[in-house]
Amino acid sequence: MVRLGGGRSDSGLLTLDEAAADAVSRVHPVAGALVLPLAEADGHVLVQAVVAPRDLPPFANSAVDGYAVRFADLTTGAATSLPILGRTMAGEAAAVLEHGAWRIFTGAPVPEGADTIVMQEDAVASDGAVVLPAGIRRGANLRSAGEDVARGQAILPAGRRLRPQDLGLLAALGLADVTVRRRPRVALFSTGDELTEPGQALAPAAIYDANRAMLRALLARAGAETVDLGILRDEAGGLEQRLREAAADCDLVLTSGGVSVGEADHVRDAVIACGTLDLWRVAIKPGKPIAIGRVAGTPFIGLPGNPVAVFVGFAFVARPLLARLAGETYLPPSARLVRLGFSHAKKPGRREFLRVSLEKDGEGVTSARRHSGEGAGSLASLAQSDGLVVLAEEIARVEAGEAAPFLPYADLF
Ligand SMILES: Nc1nc2c(c(=O)[nH]1)N[C@H]1C(S)=C(S)[C@@H](COP(=O)(O)OP(=O)(O)OC[C@H]3O[C@@H](n4cnc5c(N)ncnc54)[C@H](O)[C@@H]3O)O[C@H]1N2
Ligand code: MOO
Repeated sequence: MVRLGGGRSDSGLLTLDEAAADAVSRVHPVAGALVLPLAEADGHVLVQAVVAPRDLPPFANSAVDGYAVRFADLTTGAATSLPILGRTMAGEAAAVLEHGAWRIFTGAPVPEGADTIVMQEDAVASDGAVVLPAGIRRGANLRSAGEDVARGQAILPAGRRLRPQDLGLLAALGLADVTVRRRPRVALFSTGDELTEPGQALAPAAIYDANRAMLRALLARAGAETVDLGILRDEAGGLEQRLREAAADCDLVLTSGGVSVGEADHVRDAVIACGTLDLWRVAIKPGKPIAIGRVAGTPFIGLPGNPVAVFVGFAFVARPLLARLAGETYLPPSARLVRLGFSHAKKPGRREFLRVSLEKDGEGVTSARRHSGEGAGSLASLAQSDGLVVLAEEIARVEAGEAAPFLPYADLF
């Protein structure tokens, strides 16, 4: 596995690994389960392991169109001619085979007594008989009952976030619905006097609220149910009141903005006033001022206002924490190495995330090109790149041509 970092941080800040592990350890899976039809279950998390109620396949059947035979009826080392005694199509009841061959089609039940199927391309049929070649293997092309899944076997583990192929397996076993955990409810708001709802007129010095649109989509991909509480103004008393209300019926309160050191950055004070601030500032770039704690007993994550910091903080702190709340077995994304198409100097002690696109040169060698928008406020740099190059804490400089870990966005969410 490609190592992303884990070195020491500067100025006593927690590293990202320490901070994420600490944040995750403070929360527990939400209580409550519901039974969902398979059509609605994609992306939901299994509360318990699913045990197969029957064998799969439920009966021995043919893997090919051809002829079912008893292996014992075949001549060793020479072709065998056998009379064709009947035929079975998929969906028809199993027959009984005496001495001879039985015409059979893919998925049809194997006649009782037959133990081997010869593919029709390997056989020559004429006048009610078939000639089968030498060298047929005993048991060829026969799918035994229960060979894929045996009744009573645990087929999907508790904590599995259901994927399309899992739903296919449940359906194959005849299950019409599945018990999943209730999705975590997340109260979401943006903070800042400068923020305007997209679609409204923009006043001087105002900007549109970009973080909420991004976070709503990120939350949906993380399997959470979002309670969108809009924009909160930078006013300490109001913030505290709204945080308390949000905490009352949600499993997580998630905000962006107002967690730095500016005079209008009241979020941390509001959190302290109605709960606890367990952790503030992590040794990463961007995203350093992230705040983690509780408001009125409910877990709280305050992401910094800069959109790239929001994205990084969500990917590496909020995402694993949400997985824990959702009861999901979570594997952090694994990076792969890419060749850097640029050199870059950084401050040791912080893990740094660079937005890059992958490009192939004339010889087909892939390298990572850095986006020209470097600031933590550049949404274009996120939207116009393929993923993040991760530079570990201890690194001070990387040179063009070196290999570095890369995480495609598609693997993050
Ligand atoms: N003196 C210092 N200044 C700053 C520091 C610092 O350590 N010392 N840290 C910088 C870093 S790093 C970040 S990140 C920001 C984070 O600050 P806040 O969390 O308090 O965020 P704001 O000040 O509210 O906003 C920062 C920036 O982002 C824009 N923003 C905020 N919300 C949204 C939104 N919903 N959609 C789009 N853009 C948003 C906001 O207008 C600001 O431009 O602080 C640095 N400063
Ligand atoms: O950490 Mo700030 O998040 O660089 O923009």
